[in-house]
Amino acid sequence: MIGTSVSRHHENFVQVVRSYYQLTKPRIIPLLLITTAASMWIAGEGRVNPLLLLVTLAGGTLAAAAAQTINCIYDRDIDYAMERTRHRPLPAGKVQPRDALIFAIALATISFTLLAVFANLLSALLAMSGIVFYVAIYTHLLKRHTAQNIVIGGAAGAIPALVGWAAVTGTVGWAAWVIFAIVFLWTPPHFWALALMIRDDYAKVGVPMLPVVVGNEQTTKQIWLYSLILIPATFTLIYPLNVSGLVYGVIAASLAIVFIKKAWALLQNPDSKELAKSLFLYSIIYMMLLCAGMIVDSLPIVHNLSSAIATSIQTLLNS
Ligand code: HEM
Ligand SMILES: CC(C)=CCC/C(C)=C/CC/C(C)=C/COP(=O)(O)OP(=O)(O)O
Repeated sequence: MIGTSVSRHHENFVQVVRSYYQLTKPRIIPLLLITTAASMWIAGEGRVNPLLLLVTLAGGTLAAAAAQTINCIYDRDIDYAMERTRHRPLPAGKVQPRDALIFAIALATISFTLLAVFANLLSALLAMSGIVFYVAIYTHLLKRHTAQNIVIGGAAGAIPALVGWAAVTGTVGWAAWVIFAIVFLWTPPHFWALALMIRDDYAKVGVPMLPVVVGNEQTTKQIWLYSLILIPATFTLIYPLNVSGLVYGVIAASLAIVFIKKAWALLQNPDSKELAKSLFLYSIIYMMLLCAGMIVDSLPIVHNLSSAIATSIQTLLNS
């Protein structure tokens, strides 16, 4: 009897923990952290204090988790109506909105304290501004009201790059704004590719995502346009900023070719859900590897080696 009741308690506990974990939309967070880490490595010129890295990534995780939890509370009505989101903890009735709000406030408070005490105030304030921007500007003001929702709202997802830079330097440098711009310009192709796949779901709940409002053809044109601006933006870290070198350049160029190919294929065939899915999945790999490229390139040994190679090539060309 007692054994059964203990194991039932244990099962309930595991389910509650799982529900709160799901509220934070955990699968998106690692990519946000990779952009933060890339920014930290470039800011630290290849050397980052491991403890500061840990604290900043933990603070970033908690802030993003708080933001997503509040988004889940706000959007629980449309989440209930959409196939993809119906099983989230709030629409499924597994967590009460009031408890979710307390959870989000706790996450945000710990995040702010962690960053303010162990990194600095600017990084803590930037993380909090990420939550406010995502909740107030994207979720409340834009998501249900304009087809440009994710263009402007996408700035929230770019803020972790600023948090990382601020944690290392106490300021926000030019390169941080470039990484911000890269994530900002990447977001429309990333999200609209997905929106092309699940357009009907958004239409059903009246969320004016671009494909719902202007159709597939116009959306793929916009994806193409943002892709064309994104690629040159990734190279500004090399010129004029000169914070990344040859290794990053080769990685960024290789990744760009595939991105452009996939965006072009979709432009030629706007109704293909398969091509849209392919671009969506690739957009995630693209951002992951691009940031990994920034990190590897910044490491002193790689940076010095690639500078030496670049100088030799230049000498060879001049002779
Ligand atoms: C306004 C901006 C954005 C919107 C509206 C958006 C929307 C979405 C949606 C709806 C999904 C599908 C998730 C699901 O099936 O539950 C998704 C997946 C994903 N997003 Fe975004 N996203 C945005 C920006 C970002 C940013 C800035 C990042 C990170 C840098 C990111 C990383 C990811 C990742 C890693 C996935 C795949 C998650 C999985 O494995 O299911 N997204 N996004
Ligand atoms: C520094 C800091 C805390 C920044 C916060 C950044 C953040 C949480 C970005 C998330 C972007 C994102 C995945 C939006 C999905 O929105 P959606 O509500 O349209 O997705 P859904 O349709 O799956 O609910």
